[in-house]
Amino acid sequence: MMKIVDAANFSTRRDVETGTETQRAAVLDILQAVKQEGDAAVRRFTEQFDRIQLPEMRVTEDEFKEALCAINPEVRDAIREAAVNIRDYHSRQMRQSWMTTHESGTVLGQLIRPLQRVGLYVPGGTAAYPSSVLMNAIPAQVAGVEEIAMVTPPGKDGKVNPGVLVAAYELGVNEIYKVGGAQAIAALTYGTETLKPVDKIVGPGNIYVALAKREVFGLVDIDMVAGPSEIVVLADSTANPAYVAADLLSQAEHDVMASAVLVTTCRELAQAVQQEVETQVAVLPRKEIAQASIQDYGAICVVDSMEEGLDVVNRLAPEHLELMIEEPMAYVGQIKNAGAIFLGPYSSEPVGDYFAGTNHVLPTNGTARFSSPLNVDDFLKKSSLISYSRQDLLTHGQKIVALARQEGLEAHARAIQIRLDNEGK
Ligand SMILES: NC(=O)c1ccc[n+]([C@@H]2O[C@H](COP(=O)([O-])OP(=O)(O)OC[C@H]3O[C@@H](n4cnc5c(N)ncnc54)[C@H](O)[C@@H]3O)[C@@H](O)[C@H]2O)c1
Ligand SMILES: N[C@H](CO)Cc1c[nH]c[nH+]1
Ligand SMILES: [Zn+2]
Repeated sequence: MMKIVDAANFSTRRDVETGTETQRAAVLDILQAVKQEGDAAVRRFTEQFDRIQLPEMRVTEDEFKEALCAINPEVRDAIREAAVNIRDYHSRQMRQSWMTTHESGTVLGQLIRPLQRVGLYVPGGTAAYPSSVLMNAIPAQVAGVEEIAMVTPPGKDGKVNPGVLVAAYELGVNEIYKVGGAQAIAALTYGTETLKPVDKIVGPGNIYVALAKREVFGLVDIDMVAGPSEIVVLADSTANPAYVAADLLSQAEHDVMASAVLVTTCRELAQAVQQEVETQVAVLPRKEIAQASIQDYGAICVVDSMEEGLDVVNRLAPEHLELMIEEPMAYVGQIKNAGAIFLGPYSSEPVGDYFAGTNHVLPTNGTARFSSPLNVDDFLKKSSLISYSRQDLLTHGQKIVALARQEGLEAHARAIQIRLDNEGK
């Protein structure tokens, strides 16, 4: 049963990103072994953790063909249409290089360049996520990334989920390796005989993936360390309790550590949702996971006013926020921290997970206070451009010399002074 908690002290922060001592040590061992031994270590860990011997790590053309035959045509059509929506949404985020010309002749600017080679981690342990292929690969493609390598754990039969392969095929991503966990992150970072190293690794995964990404950050870039899914529904008396319960369960079924929270101004709604969750969870195929999540990390906060509710929401900084209130748009301006905000009764969270076009890789565990959904910028880098004019160097050169000497950096000062002397100033 979802517990009713006191809003004042309630928190959804979970100690999920640091892992245990044993997990951290295991990840360091895996990283080190793959760095030193390459493919041999990747194969050994795949055998140990995924219980499969892989003669060939890279997905072959025949495997793509097999997946295309196996997929339900309705699902393939939905993948295609979702891809169009996601591409359209992300295309609007693309930035352009820019330059500004000063009257003195100086030109300053910013060059926007895509990363050259990125690695996508697509989770495949307890569930397969074709949607995550779309969410990770499309922003990279929109940014203009030339090479996309995808890694995902092999199933018990040594194959990749057909939905995952078809999603990749639809996007033209064909460099796919059947490797998961920390060994996949290591291979993408250090490279092996089979796998070329990448510049950035994106995509969610379990604790081993998260710890490995955190560890290799600096050698490669990473998107974020995404933790278990979360949803907060802010609802008033106009909300339909069955809808609220269904949406809470949509995230609870992801993980035993997922968190689903209702914040409401209406005590009757709180009780009705409590009842609905009990009824709906009982018939879910993943009920053990959803029940554990609801039991340990689910909660209902009854608040006295919408203002108090908004304070709770901003403090929790949830990955997903649903506003199931009479006039949701009127309150959007007061939301300071949330990964994605869903407005009104028809904007159910799975609309964003799969289809609307927005990205489902979102900041979790309170990190929406300072970070953003995965987006095109994650695959772009910027270079500053400086073309300084003679006039500006003569006018401002002495200021630069003064600043350099103040820092005790005489060689810096002389690099400017030599030009001033040469130009007769
Ligand atoms: N935020 C998002 O957008 C999003 C999307 C999809 C999934 N997720 C999350 O991603 C996670 C996926 O986790 P998963 O486990 O299903 O798949 P996963 O692919 O992340 O992990 C599976 C891999 O973990 C490794 N592993 C398993 N046990 C190990 C051990 N004892 N020691 C070392 N390595 C081990 C194996 O190599 C295996 O290949 C879930 O928490 C899910 O909620 C998040
Ligand atoms: N809700 C997840 C992110 O928290 C993403 C996802 C993928 N498939 C279904 N849901
Ligand atoms: Zn989801």
